Amino acid sequence: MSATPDPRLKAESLTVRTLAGFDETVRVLGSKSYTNRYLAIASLSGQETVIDNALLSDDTVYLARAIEAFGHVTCDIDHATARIRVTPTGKAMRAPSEEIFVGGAGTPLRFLISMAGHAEGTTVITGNARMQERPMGDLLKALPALGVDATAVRGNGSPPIRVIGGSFKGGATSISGAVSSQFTSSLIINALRAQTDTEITISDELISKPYVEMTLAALKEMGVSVDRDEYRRFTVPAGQQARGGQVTVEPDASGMSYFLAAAAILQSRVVIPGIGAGSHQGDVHLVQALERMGCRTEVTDDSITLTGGPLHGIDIDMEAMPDVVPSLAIAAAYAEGTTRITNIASLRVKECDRIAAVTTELRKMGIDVEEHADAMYITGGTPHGAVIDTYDDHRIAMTFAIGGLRTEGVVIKDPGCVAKSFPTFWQTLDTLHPTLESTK
Ligand SMILES: O=C(O)C1=C[C@@H](OP(=O)(O)O)[C@@H](O)[C@H](O)C1
Ligand SMILES: C=C(OP(=O)(O)O)C(=O)O
Repeated sequence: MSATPDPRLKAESLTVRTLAGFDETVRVLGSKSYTNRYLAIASLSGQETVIDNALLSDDTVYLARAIEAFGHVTCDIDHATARIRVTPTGKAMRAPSEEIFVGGAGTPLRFLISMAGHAEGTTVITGNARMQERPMGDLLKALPALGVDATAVRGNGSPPIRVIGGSFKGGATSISGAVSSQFTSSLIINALRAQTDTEITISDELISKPYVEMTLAALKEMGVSVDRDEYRRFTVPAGQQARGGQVTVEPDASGMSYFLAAAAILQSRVVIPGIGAGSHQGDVHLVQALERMGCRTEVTDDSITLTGGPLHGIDIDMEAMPDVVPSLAIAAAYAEGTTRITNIASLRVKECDRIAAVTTELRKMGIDVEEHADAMYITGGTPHGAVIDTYDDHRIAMTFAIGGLRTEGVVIKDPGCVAKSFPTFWQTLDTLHPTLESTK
């Protein structure tokens, strides 16, 4: 994949060309979630670490630069090989004098709040306008018991967040898992450098559980073990050191979802290499959801193949795979009958309110959507073209681009927002050469 930025990322809007069908192998970039985790763990390990097939996107580059600001490591990014080398400088972690800014990168910001607990001095971390609305309160409440004073500068539970650090000693804390799993992952990862054992009790129900599995898997791969009582309690024994060396990031399951949805609605075939049955990424399970809707799938140890068929609506609880809800929603728009997607309240506090955004934009295309506080009921039909607002949300842009492969006249505004997680998305979309005659 080219390391040259796609000029379309600067366009005001893009009109998507329709395709009659395709039969392609599509390579997607490395996982955003694993790249964030390896970066954070490597930086706390004190060992040189090489991260191969790293995702190099807005979010992960923000995290790498923010980590460097603490002075204890450098993160050298090689765009040509998709490699990040994290090298200790031998200096202690210190709060940077400048505010840390991470744009719209939610996971990085949440990881950095706990990380700043290790850095002597006062760190202020913030992001873009939407980031300044996203919830951090549960994490702020959990950190004092571990020795870290973290507060919202404006007292509203959202960034900017001020952390008085150098004091992450460990101990026992409890945290709500109801709003985001990223808080729990942040505590588990950063407990790696605590002076004593760290015991994290989930005070209610943890959402987005596969992401915590990914946290544990990344730590395990780097030689760190975490004791657990299912999803109720996680204990990170003190005195462990993550090994450095080399790790390879698997392809991003959320990024893959757009190409699965494309094959589903175009009754086409797609093969995604490099990811398969053993993946801890919860978004891989979109495959089974699309199978239930009428697709044929084959999942091996290291590839996923999906062949689209006539689609029909299903009822599905998507609490464990929030990021691929828009991808399923676009498939639902072309399915016969109603798809009821439930248990997705967390979508309201992502890069935008994704329940509202998907509802509004599907309705613009003539699709009937019933919007609920934590659910969407989508009745499939014959969508028509529309100018799609993307709300500075990569997943809204990529989702509706897929609709544009099947429906004439879909225009995606602000196509550059895909750079948050998939800067080569438009180039990857170009690789779906029509095997039949293009309709345009
Ligand atoms: O830990 C992670 O890497 C992520 C966790 C999820 O967030 P929530 O736990 O807030 O649902 C997901 O939406 C996000 O894109 C990435
Ligand atoms: C919700 C997302 O990311 P984050 O929370 O890391 O901003 C996402 O990538 O869909």
